[in-house]
Amino acid sequence: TRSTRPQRLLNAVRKHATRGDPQSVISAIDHFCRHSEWAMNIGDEKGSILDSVVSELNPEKVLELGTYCGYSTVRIARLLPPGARLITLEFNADYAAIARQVIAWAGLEDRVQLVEGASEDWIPRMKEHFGIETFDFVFLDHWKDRYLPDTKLMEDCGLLRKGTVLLADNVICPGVPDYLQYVRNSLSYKSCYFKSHLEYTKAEDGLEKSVFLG
Ligand SMILES: O=C(NCCCOCn1ccc2cnccc21)c1cc(-c2ccc(F)cc2)cc(O)c1O
Ligand SMILES: [Mg+2]
Repeated sequence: TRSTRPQRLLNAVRKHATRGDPQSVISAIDHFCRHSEWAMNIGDEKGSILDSVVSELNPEKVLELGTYCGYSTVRIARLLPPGARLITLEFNADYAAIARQVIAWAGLEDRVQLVEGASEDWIPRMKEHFGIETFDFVFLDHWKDRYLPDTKLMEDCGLLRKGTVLLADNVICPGVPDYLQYVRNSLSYKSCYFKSHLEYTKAEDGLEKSVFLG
C-alpha cells in the first residue's frame, strides 16, 4: 500500500535528523515541506513567532490542540524546562502514531503527553484525568470551527486563569472569523495579531495572541 504524507515526513526525519536533537528534527521537516511535499505544520516563519511567545512566557502547563505530525509540539517542548508539561490532543489516530515517533526522535517524550480524541470530549476531563488546575499557555491549531467553542468550553471548565495566553494559528488562512471577532471584542481578552505567511508559501496568514484577563 502507498505510504502517506505523514509517513514520508517521518522517514525524512529519520533520514536527516539526529536523535535527541530537536532543532535537527525541525529543520528536517521544514526542508521536506519546502522541497518535497507541502504539509500543514506551522512552519519556520510562524514557528519563530511561536518560539518567541513561548520563550517570553516560560509556561509550566501547556495545551496544544492539533498535533498533526508533532512539528509544533517539538518547537514548544524544546523550549520548556524539564519539569514543565505539554499535553497535545490529536483526533486522527494515524497522525498521532507518526507524531509519537517524531516527538521521540527529538528526545522530548518525557515532557509531552499525546492524547487521541476530540477536544470537546477531552477539555471537560483535563482536571480530573491529568490533575491540571489551569493552563499557562494554549496553542490552537485544530479544526478551525472548533477554536471558538473550545475557547468558551475552556473558560467554562475553569482551565484558564488571569494571564493565560492563547495563541491561534491560521487566523487568516484558512481563517477563523468567529474566533477573531470574539477575542478581539471580548472584555475578557487582550488580543494582538502577528502578521505572517501560510507555512511554506507567500499567502498571508498570521497568529492571534490573546491574554485571558479573568
Ligand atoms: O486544518 C488545519 N488544521 C487542523 C487539522 C485537523 O485537526 C483536527 N483535530 C486535531 C486535534 C483535534 C481535537 N479535536 C477535534 C479535532 C482535532 C490546517 C489547514 C491548513 C491549510 C491551509 C491552506 C490550505 F490550502 C489547506 C490547508 C493550514 C494549517 O496550518 C492548518 O492547521
Ligand atoms: Mg495550522
